[in-house]
Amino acid sequence: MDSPRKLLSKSLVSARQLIRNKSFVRIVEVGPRDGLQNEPTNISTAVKVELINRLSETGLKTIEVTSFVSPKWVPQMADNTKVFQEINKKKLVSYPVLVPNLKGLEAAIKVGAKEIAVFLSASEGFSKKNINCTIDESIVTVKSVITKAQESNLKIRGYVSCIVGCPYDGYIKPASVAKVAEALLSYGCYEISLGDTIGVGTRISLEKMLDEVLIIASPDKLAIHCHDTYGQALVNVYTALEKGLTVVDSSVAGLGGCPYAKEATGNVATEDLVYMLHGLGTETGVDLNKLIEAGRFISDCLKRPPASRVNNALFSKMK
Ligand SMILES: CC(C)(COP(=O)([O-])OP(=O)([O-])OC[C@H]1O[C@@H](n2cnc3c(N)ncnc32)[C@H](O)[C@@H]1OP(=O)([O-])[O-])[C@@H](O)C(=O)NCCC(=O)NCCSC(=O)C[C@@](C)(O)CC(=O)[O-]
Repeated sequence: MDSPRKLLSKSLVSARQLIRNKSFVRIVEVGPRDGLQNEPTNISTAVKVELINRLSETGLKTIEVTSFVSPKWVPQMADNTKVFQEINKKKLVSYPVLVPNLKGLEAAIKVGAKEIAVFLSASEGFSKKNINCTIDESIVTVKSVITKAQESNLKIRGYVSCIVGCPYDGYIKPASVAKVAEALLSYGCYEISLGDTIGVGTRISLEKMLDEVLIIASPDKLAIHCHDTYGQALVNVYTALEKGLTVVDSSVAGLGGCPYAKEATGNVATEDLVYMLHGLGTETGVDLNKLIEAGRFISDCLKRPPASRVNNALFSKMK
């Protein structure tokens, strides 16, 4: 019988092999929505549009561009209609918008959105703070949004927030995550993005949560969405890849945070993610140089350096 050390080394070899065999990882760029929604100063529509147009030229195939939420709750996204109308839409790129309720859905349909993202929380505390209702109430709302969106033939992506920790409730049980993810899938979401909203996850907590969710969903139905508050995002993404997931959310220049999870910093930076994936021999279809330029553009507009190690390391070498 193999010793524990030998067993561990065998399992690590097979996990690495698994990642090497993944030829393509799809990146969902969430910078223009998740990234900018929390910015305290007003960002002009022109800047948002320019950012999205630049991102569209990088090879990214999915860019979440705005949200149709209440402007009273998230003022930064109040120009949602203008942003959606003014961006150059490339044929092979999807431009989903985040929608919390039927009012948001109606506005998204009116503007011509083809894909929406709905969201639920695995934690009661965050649900109440973020959308002013309990998880059960939000499930009813989201179900009605999905039903209506299906009638309009929209693609529907789902998010589950607070997959390992909540700013109000603390530790979140993996079973709570599986429960809401299962509901979203059963209503018709084509994919569920699992969000570590405040970035507290570690390799072990991510693994435990994923093991539970993978009982109710196959890896091709799941995406991972890691904020980098504690510097664990790339490790947590890697953990998800080992578990067989092939879709990762990220934010150019590491933009982001959530207005109702104050301690959260941005998502894993898209530049850092692409660098890691290309280093693993995994294709993304993304041009890293163009991505770095897009990250510089928005960081210059925000008057701060990018929260991307790769962007900071490579930008000066590109000149
Ligand atoms: C859900 C509500 C609307 C409930 O908010 P409420 O106050 O309970 O709802 P209400 O129905 O009483 O509406 C209040 C006002 O907002 C209006 N309203 C209502 N809905 C809309 C709409 N869709 N679009 C435009 N306006 C809307 C509505 O008409 C009314 O206007 P008034 O009559 O006072 O003039 C609110 O709480 C809300 O908009 N919350 C969104 C908060 C948010 O966007 N958070 C960030 C996104 S989630 C996230 O970032 C996590 C994620 C997805 O990235 C994954 C992760 O990281 O984990």
